[in-house]
Amino acid sequence: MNYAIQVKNFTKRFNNKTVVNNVSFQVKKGSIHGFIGPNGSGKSTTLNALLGLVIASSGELLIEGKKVIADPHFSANVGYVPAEPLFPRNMKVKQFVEFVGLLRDISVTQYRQKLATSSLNRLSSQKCITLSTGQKKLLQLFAINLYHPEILLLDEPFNGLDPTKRTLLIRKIKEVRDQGGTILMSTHILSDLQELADEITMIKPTQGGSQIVYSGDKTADIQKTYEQYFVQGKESDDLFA
Ligand SMILES: Nc1ncnc2c1ncn2[C@@H]1O[C@H](COP(=O)(O)OP(=O)(O)OP(=O)(O)O)[C@@H](O)[C@H]1O
Repeated sequence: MNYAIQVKNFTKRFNNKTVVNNVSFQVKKGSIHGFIGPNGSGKSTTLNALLGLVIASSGELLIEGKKVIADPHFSANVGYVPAEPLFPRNMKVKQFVEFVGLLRDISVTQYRQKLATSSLNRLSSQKCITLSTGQKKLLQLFAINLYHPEILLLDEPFNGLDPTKRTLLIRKIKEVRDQGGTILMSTHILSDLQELADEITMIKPTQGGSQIVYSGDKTADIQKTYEQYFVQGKESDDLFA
């Protein structure tokens, strides 16, 4: 089997507290894979480990067969949109695009032309930190679209997007997959995954750190599967009771 992403026995401890415990799953090349779990279950931690931003306490993470830490080229083909994009305090939209262009070897003419025809162009002199949540997401997505990576790690990609942009992003994600790309995305919006995903992985917090409870083909009713694992069990709490 040709896997774009492999997570093998990944464990992460922060300050001696095990957050993710011995987690393993794979993402097939050319698929859309949904990563699902309650708040605080370790989805972002796992995505960050796949980017080398979080160092595994034990286990291995591989992108296209390369260990993410050992091989510095592992991220050349990876695009990432964080759940909450952060930017340097004074960086303007235009400068962010230039920065990505520089990092990814994109010609100045090419990214300037793309920015000029993008809806972000009117914001090009604005500081990134002053953008709305949705605009920050769009800027990150725009940057990815500049270099067309074959693997996308998307953390809550639809957060903050208006309905039109959301539809466009859904179309884009399908297009990337249909061209052979691979998408691993975390989301709490299960209806999106029902429409988009080929496979899903569900991660569940337990006392000794989160563990995978399901990984495989998308089920016929993801919402129902989720409820079986998380709502009817002890996961439901009285937060809003
Ligand atoms: N740098 C850190 N130091 C200490 N604890 C951390 C750190 N990063 C994450 N955690 C803890 O790890 C756990 C998992 O967090 P993570 O953000 O990965 O969850 P998540 O599944 O992405 O949650 P959500 O759906 O709410 O975004 C949380 O309990 C969080 O407090």
